[in-house]
Amino acid sequence: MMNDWAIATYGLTKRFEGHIAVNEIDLKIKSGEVYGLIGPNGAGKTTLIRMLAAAEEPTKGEIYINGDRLLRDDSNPLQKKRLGYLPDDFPLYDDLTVWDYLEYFARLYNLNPSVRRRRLQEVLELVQLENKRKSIISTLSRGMKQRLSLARTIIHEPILLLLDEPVSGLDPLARQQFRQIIKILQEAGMTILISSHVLSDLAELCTSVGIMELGFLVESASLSELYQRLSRQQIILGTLGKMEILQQALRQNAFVETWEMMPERDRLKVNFTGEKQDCADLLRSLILADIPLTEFHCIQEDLETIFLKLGHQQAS
Ligand SMILES: Nc1ncnc2c1ncn2[C@@H]1O[C@H](COP(=O)(O)OP(=O)(O)OP(=O)(O)O)[C@@H](O)[C@H]1O
Repeated sequence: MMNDWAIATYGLTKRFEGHIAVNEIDLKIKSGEVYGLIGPNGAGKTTLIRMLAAAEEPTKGEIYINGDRLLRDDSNPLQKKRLGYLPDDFPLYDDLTVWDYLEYFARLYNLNPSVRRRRLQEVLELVQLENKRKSIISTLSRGMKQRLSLARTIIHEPILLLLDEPVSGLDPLARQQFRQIIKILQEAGMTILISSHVLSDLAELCTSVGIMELGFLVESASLSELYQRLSRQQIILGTLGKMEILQQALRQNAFVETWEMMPERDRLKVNFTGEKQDCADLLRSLILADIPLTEFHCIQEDLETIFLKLGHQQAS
């Protein structure tokens, strides 16, 4: 059912003068998800988001927002109210105060005066700019300006947010502040699509991830599914004894695939195909073999590694 999806596209395509920027994309995003759209420069992320925000006319294909067809005419004004779009080149009016800037947009959305006041206070609190309400925008830091842009994007209480590279150019602290705000918005029930070419920005935030390459959506899945499908179990092992003896014992375990020596030379990173019980069995067997272990630590390959593998698969 189309209604189950906050966003659903069918064969969505954008062609610019013979060049295809977005190619036959069937994107599905459930309500309440934080969906990370990842891809290198020029992959088509901005073009896709602009079409979802009704800022760009698709060459072909259809877009449904909460089950309603998105068209770039005035046939469905409710849809505009449901959407909040933060473009990558966000415009700010440097000479205005923070309050006047937000009020200007609240008026554009026809919020009546009492709602406007309440809403301005709410969003300023959310983006932690209450104490800057009288400041001129040109005096704000880049991180504050980006939070102000986000405040403007949600002033009309949309239920779907489209954020195009919102953290690019921000320092680690500003990125973290931005992520915290996104988490609050998700908890409030918003569906959020957020693009980046920096995976680590998204790994902590997203519930699902899509990867774009050369206009195609080459992967789209929940994070848990990706972990399950692609992330290998690894075990870090340390010993006080001879490495060869540990390696000999590892060779006898059917779930040990390969290993690599860690830089400290007294530790190994083992690629392991078994389940939790098999890890426990390996640990028991090493102890029974009298190997003086200093460390036995199970980890999962992180998202960065998974995506590098995926990129490699796509390229090969
Ligand atoms: N208005 C336009 N006219 C012609 N070509 C365009 C236009 N907009 C985008 N393109 C081209 O479409 C392709 C996809 O661009 P897009 O900006 O959507 O990618 P992106 O993944 O957002 O990249 P980035 O990470 O650099 O922002 C690029 O080759 C770009 O040059």
